[in-house]
Amino acid sequence: MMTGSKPELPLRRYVDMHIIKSMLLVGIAYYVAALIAIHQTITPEGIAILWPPNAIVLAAFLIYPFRYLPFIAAAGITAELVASAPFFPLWSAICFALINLSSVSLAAFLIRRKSGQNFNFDRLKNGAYFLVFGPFLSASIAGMLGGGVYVFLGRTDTSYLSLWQIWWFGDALAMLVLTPLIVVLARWMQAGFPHFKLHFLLEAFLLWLVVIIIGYQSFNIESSDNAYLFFTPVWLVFLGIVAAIRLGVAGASTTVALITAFAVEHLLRGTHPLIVNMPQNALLLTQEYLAIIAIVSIGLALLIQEIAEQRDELKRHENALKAQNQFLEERVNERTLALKEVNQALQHANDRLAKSAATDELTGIANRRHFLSEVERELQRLRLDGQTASAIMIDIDHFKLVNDNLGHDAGDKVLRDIVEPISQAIRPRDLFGRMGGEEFLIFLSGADYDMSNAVAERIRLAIESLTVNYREHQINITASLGVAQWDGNSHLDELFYQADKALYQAKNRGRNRVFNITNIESENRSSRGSNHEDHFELP
Ligand SMILES: Nc1nc2c(ncn2[C@@H]2O[C@H](COP(=O)(O)OP(=O)(O)OP(=O)(O)O)[C@@H](O)[C@H]2O)c(=O)[nH]1
Repeated sequence: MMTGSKPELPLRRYVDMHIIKSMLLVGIAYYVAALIAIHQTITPEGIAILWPPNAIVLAAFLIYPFRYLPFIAAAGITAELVASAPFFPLWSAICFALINLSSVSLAAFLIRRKSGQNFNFDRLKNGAYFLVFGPFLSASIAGMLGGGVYVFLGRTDTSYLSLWQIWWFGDALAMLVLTPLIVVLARWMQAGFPHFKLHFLLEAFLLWLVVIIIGYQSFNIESSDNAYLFFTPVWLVFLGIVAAIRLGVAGASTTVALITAFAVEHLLRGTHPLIVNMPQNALLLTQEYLAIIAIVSIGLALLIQEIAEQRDELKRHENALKAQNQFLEERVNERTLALKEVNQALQHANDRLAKSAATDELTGIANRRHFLSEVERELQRLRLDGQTASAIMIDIDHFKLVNDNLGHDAGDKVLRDIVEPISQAIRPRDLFGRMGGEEFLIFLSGADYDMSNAVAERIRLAIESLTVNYREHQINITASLGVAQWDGNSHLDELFYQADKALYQAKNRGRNRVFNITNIESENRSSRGSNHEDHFELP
């Protein structure tokens, strides 16, 4: 396919440069480590006290993706051959290379299978798998086979078992010291060095300075025999623990590596306390001593890291829970507020409903039911107080004519407009309601005969002088009013019956007049309007 980009080199299509880089890195590291081990850690029998190349390959096997591994193995084998060839016959060099690489491959396979593909020393479980499959299983198998090759080489009088053990411990020790260090640093680098703090480095340097001072004193028995009584290698165990607590897995591994370097160096120089006190077992005891420091320090660092991570996770959960609680609380508050608003709306609706249940829809004054219940309540109060009261029944005269001539809407307008002058003619505390049709009732508390007649007359006049404007029409109306005086005891039905009777009289006697049932004579006084013609004017 033609593209505008640079043509791809044919080699690149088949070779991944990252893999080449990893091969070079591992190959060179393996070779250098093998040379250092051969030159610096070989016992008089020719066996390395510490064999770091396997630790390096194991770290690479744990860090790199799966498809890199065969290439890294090839690089390791090549480096091993190049490093061993000058010292061993070719067949044995090949054997050593195959033993080392196959044992490390086995360890890497098992560790990755158990711990997942992105292995790191970040879980105690991962550390345990590493310890079992690496230093214990893979290194012991390598030692078993390697010891055999040594026996075949015939260069030493050391027993097969001792050879096996020395090889095993040398491999295992290097794995314990170097593999965690490389893996942790590589993963840290891959993540872009998060959580780096300068004081961490200062603390590390300070600790390592102490390790160097104590290491020099405790492994160098010639330097001061008296000092040995105080400076023993046991102190370094304590420093390994301090490194684990303060510096984590990487710091603990580095500290252990430093202690190991001192121990091996002084062992080979012959100044190590164990060489002086127990020469026949010095090598194995030193390896065991170092292995214990490594396992304790790195294991403790892992444990602390795991606890810290679990604490962080707990904190994260706690925060998430808090956030969720807050969210829930807010939701509850929102809901409560909404509920409050709904309740208020409901209350308003109820109020409106109660008001509309008590109100006459057309005129807006009290309807029959509400009016009667109010009067009932008022009568009870008046009975107790021994006060007087009266009722006025109002009926519009010839109202039917308005409806018939101008329509029902005109009648409604009259009914609405009549309310205002009537309300003006009474006191605010007087009860005023529409009984239905064109009939209204008024209840006057505390009103005696004269007063109720006066009010009724005031109402009659107000209605008489009212002009209702309806479209282009001006409507004038009159009303007849029946007044009844409450006897201080009777039921309201009786009172209104009397008022109705009086109204009937008012109608009968010519309309547009007030008639008081209690005194038939009052008719003469209150019928000033009786001269008026009953009239209905249409413009
Ligand atoms: N527009 C309107 N008319 C109503 C309403 N309620 C009752 N009416 C009418 O009021 C009229 C009452 O007529 P009538 O009982 O004969 O009384 P009237 O014509 O006023 O005659 P008198 O009372 O004898 O003077 C009827 O035509 C009813 O239809 C209402 O709410 N609106």
